[in-house]
Amino acid sequence: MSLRALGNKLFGSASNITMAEASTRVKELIDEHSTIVFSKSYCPYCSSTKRTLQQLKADAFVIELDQDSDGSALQDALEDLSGQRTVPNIFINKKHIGGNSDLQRLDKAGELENLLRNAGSLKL
Ligand SMILES: N[C@@H](CCC(=O)N[C@@H](CS)C(=O)NCC(=O)O)C(=O)O
Repeated sequence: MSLRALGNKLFGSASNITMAEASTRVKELIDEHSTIVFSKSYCPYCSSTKRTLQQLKADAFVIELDQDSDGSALQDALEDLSGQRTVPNIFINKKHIGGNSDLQRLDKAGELENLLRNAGSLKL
């Protein structure tokens, strides 16, 4: 299992961060991780993306927005940054890839592995 997951489970507590703070956190996460998936734990499109990345043995960082106390603010910030509100919202090498359909298209075209390799997200 090379996917790493993050989700600060807090029970019923609302987010207190501002839009500017959420935006900063999203940018930091994208900068810190060569491959990052903003996901929701129950989302079937996210499961498909995570499965594909696992099959390729990619070192991808996954943040489950529905399990993060600031998830809703982060989703707003992601929409602002990428123009995409849906999850999965995928970035490789700081580049916005899109959602699951975009990732699957890249995989079928044989381009995903190279993107991951160039990002340093593949070990071999
Ligand atoms: N075509 C998109 C579909 C993604 C999608 O519809 N995701 C749902 C969750 S399963 C979503 O983001 N709904 C809005 C939300 O959760 O705020 C893809 O391939 O990624």
